[in-house]
Amino acid sequence: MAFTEKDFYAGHFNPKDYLDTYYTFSSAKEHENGFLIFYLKNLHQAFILDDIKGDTLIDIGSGPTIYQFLSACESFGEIIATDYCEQNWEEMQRWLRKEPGAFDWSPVVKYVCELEGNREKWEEKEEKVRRAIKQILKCDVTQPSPLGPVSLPPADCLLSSLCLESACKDLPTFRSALKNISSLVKPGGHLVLCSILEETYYKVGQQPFSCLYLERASVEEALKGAGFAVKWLNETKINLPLSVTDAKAVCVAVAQKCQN
Ligand SMILES: C[S@@+](CC[C@H](N)C(=O)[O-])C[C@H]1O[C@@H](n2cnc3c(N)ncnc32)[C@H](O)[C@@H]1O
Repeated sequence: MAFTEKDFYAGHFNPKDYLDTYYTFSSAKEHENGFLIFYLKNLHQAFILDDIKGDTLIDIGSGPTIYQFLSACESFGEIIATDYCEQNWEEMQRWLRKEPGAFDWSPVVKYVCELEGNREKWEEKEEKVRRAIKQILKCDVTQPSPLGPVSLPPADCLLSSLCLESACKDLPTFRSALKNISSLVKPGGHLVLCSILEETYYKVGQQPFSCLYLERASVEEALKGAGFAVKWLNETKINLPLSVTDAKAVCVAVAQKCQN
């Protein structure tokens, strides 16, 4: 399908449809939740077991989701969320402010608390995430300065899930987007990148969006080309209905920005 660029996202990406389709968490939806469970376990591995920590973390292309912060908030006191689309900032704000109609993340939060060995602490975890998210900023990964005029001190860690393959029309653009975002992290700092593999489209409600077809090797090469050393990369097959997406696998890579 034709590439759906950032302004198409601004006009057509419906955060509520997106959350309902991909983040409604229940044991009855084990197949659909496969990618989310894999991401949550790998984020737990990175931020809790591997102890990636520091002061600030910038999340690139956050969309309306907060699952990616559930382990990270134990290791970073200051989290900056970013996205190209205003409707996604608003949806995230609704959850941060506990407004009526906010998405219910509690089943996902409970699952992560269980991974950490304390399912009972889920309300404390929600508050910790709310406290950690200090700003939501506009971001465009296709620009050399992705945060535009906003200048931040280089972060200790970058996180990004499912954004670059949505935002980039081809592999050269994907490689340069990785270089663009690498300017936001310190030398020696980490990048945790959650990607979807072998996908050409996904649907949000009835609206299809294009996805850059990625293979594990192209992710690894692009990371190296952008000046990162890959510490580990885990991949698993997924099984979502074709009515929603043709994705075949997902992966999580942990990489460290080289000193020079
Ligand atoms: C598939 S969603 C991923 C959202 C979330 N990170 C997740 O894990 O579910 C892709 C996100 O990329 C954002 N996006 C699209 N083009 C972008 C660009 N050029 N720069 C930054 N974000 C962009 C969209 O607004 C959308 O929120």
